Order: sequence, then structure tokens, then C-alpha cells
Amino acid sequence: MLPLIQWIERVPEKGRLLIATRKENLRPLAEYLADRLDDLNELVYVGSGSSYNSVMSVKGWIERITKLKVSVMTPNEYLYDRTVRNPNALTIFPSQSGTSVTTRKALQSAQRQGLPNVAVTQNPNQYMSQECGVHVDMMCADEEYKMRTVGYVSGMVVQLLIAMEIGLRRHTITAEEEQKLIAQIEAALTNWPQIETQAMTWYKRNETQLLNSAMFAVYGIDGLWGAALEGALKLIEIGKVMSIGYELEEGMHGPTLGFHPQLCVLVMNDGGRENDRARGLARFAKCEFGNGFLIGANPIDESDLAFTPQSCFPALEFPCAIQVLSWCLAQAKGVDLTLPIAQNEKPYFQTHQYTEKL
Ligand SMILES: O=P(O)(O)OC[C@H]1O[C@](O)(CO)[C@@H](O)[C@@H]1O
Repeated sequence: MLPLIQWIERVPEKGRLLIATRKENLRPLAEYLADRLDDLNELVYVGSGSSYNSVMSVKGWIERITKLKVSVMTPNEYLYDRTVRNPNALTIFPSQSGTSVTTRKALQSAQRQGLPNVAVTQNPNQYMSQECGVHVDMMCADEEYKMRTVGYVSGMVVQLLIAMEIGLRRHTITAEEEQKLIAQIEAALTNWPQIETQAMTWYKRNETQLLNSAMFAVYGIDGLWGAALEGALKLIEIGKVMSIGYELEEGMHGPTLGFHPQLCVLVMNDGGRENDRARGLARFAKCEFGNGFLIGANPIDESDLAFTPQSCFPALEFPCAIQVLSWCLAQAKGVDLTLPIAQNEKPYFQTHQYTEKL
């Protein structure tokens, strides 16, 4: 098994593979959508874990590109809590493995009701990819580690590419705009090695503080909210430290009352609209509790993890920093990451099922 850090380093390569093969990969989807494009008025996304977070990280861009309303929900929500179906919506079911039980049930339900649907998985030959209206390949291979690192980013890239294909065919973007967006994705992926180096150095400089933190709170806005949810998930799955991800504004309405010195607050700042509030929150955590860092643009002090986002997709860049942090924490704690992610869950519950029948 490759060390997990080497999977993290494969993120840009897998993203580029999706870009290079996009026309061929998305052809079945384009054919499936051909007669439906004019009536299409909504995109609904249904997934779990990193699959859910990947959509949360690019949903704003998907709306901008397609000019379609985007809804994101978990499979349980879709199946049992949200009961009004839009026959003119395209429902997209991302599941890296294609074996998430409840996502699969939700897909089967959409298919039974004759609702237009797409399964986005890494495996064209298994379960969900065979039970859907049409399948799109994530092209990220079967990651050796169940704590998805490559898959989260490939998930974002593939959803952006799907949105661009829909946008091109509905004339909400031009071929020239598509090229510009592709160049932005490439710029984001190109920034990964640099961010990795800076994150490693930052970790070493602050190792004692990071290791002694009993919990992490990760903050971000817009696409970085999705990256915050995913960052918290990676810290839990890989770094084995309880963590929570918050939308910047939402996480200032109350959660700050629970800040304490053992809680490490990580504020991701893209330097844009909410630059001042992001910096204010990081300063608050540092000055009042002695445990906070700003990640990204316009650092507060030398202890921060400073880098400049290189694209309009910060959610494609910042995850590198938190994935590297999670890996470093796991290394320092001597965590065996090769153990199955939920080795003890089987007698109690099952999130994924590798059988034909559900
Ligand atoms: O994308 P999938 O295969 O549906 O899995 C969803 C989630 O389940 C896990 O594999 C385990 O809970 C997560 O790592 C993943 O994000």
C-alpha cells in the first residue's frame, strides 16, 4: 500500500485525467440529456460523506455555470424528508464506491419513478453505475484508503465538468468561457505541491500546539464551507481527532461561545469578500484562547499557514492543507491508516454493501 501522503500527491494527476478525457467521458451523459435539456430547470445532488462535501464545495459555481437552481441533500433526506419531486430536475448521485447503501436506495427510487438521474462513481461496472439513467466515471481509481482524499477533489472536478457540459449545451457558457474555467481548475491543481510543502513546514513549526489540541473547528465561506466540512471529516478519519466544519458566519453565531484553549480554530481565508471577518475570527481565537490559525491569504502573524490561492476555485486548493495536516497528525500519533475505516461497525450498522441486492 502506498503511504496516504502519496495518494494526496496524486490529486492533481487524477484531476487532469478527468479534464483530458472529459468529452469522451461525458458523451453518454450528453446523449442521455439531449431531449431533456430544454425542460431542465434544477439540479439535485444526493450523496454522503466526501461525495456530499464535494458538491457542497462547488455548488455555487455549478449554479453560475448552468444558471440552474442547485439543491444538495443527503440520501436519507431525499428518500424520507424531502417529498416534493421536480420531474424537470436532473438528480445526480455521487458515490465514489457506488456501494453506499442509502445513496443506492435513493438512486433506485429515482429510477423507479422515472426521474432523470445520473450516477457518478469510480466504478463503471458495479451496482449504482448499472442501476441508473446514465453513468459518469470519476476516474479516480479505487483509493486504497477509505478516507477519501483523491476522490473528494475528483468529485469536485467531475461535477464542474458536468456543469460545463450542461452549460455549453444550454448556451449558458461559451466554448471560450469553458476554456477559461478549465485553465482555472488546472491552476488550482498546479498549486498543490506548493501548498503541500508550506503545510508540512507550518505543521512542523506548530506541531506541539496542533498535537495537543483536543478538537478542531474548521471555518470557510462559499465553496470553502464545503471544504471546511470535508476538512473536519479528514481530521476525524485520518488525524483521529474530533472536528467540526462551519460556514464562517454560521459558526460565529454561538459556536464561538464554546471556544477554549484545547480547541484549535482553523479559519480558511481566500482573501475575498469576507477577508476582514475571517481575519477577525482567527485573531479572536488566537488572542482570547491562544489556539487559532489562519490558513490562506492575508495571515495575521508568522504562525499562520500563508499561501495565495491561484484560481477562482479556492475549494480546489485549500483541501491540500487540511489533508496534509491530517496526515501529519496521524503520523505523529502512530495511527495505522491501513486498518479498515470502520472495522467495528459491521455488527451494528452498515454504510456500504457489496452485494447485488440491497
Ligand atoms: O462516496 P461513497 O462511496 O458513497 O462513500 C461515502 C462516504 O463513505 C465513506 O467511505 C465511509 O463512511 C467515506 O469516506 C465516504 O466519504
